[in-house]
Amino acid sequence: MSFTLKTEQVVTELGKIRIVPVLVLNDLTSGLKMCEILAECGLPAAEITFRTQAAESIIRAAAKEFPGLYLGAGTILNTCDLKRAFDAGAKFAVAPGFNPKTVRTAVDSDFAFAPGVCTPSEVEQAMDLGCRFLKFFPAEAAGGTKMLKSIIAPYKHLGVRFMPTGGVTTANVQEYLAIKEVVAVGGTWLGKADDIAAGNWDKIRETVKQAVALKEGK
Ligand SMILES: O=C(O)C(=O)C[C@H](O)[C@H](O)COP(=O)(O)O
Repeated sequence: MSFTLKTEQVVTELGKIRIVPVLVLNDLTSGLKMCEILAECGLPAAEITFRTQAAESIIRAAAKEFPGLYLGAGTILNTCDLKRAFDAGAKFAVAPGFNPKTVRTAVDSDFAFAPGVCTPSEVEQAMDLGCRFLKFFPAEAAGGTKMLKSIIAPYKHLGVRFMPTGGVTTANVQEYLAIKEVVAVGGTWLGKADDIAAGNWDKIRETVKQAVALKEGK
């Protein structure tokens, strides 16, 4: 059993980027500004969550304006949003939970989709559908790296890969990245909704630069 080519490519790319900002964006202008900061600071990825009306149009515009950014869609809760994300130009999609219908559609259409899991049973259900690229969510609340390592152990030989999110911050990011099966981590700490709304771009820039240093082991 191996990843479909497209998912494998996405896993490889995210494995180079290592930290993916999870963004809740309310309007196109601030969305594009956030993308500009990520591109300029050398953190070329974002998961734009479908928690706002603006998400889809921001992905569409940012994919054109910042072709170097690896853009994904987050909070994809059904097959309709999955299709919207793909059509808008998202290279991958993720969800906080495990919805078999969405997973099946993504696998059938060869679109890289990482459903959220935090139990061995969910890992097995995902793998049964042909999906081995998974979100570990809510990472910290579910037991952090200790829990993740325990979950990985029985499935290591099957090539399962994880993207932990939920409570990941500068304080624990390196601990997660040290786990071989962790492709990348994600988090909202890299662009907090309040800071984006207030236009605190210098503060966001500093946080992003700090994350770049951390992923480089500094
Ligand atoms: O919405 C999704 O698709 C998700 O996978 C969940 C997000 O990754 C977390 O909500 C991020 O959690 P925090 O960084 O603790 O704020």
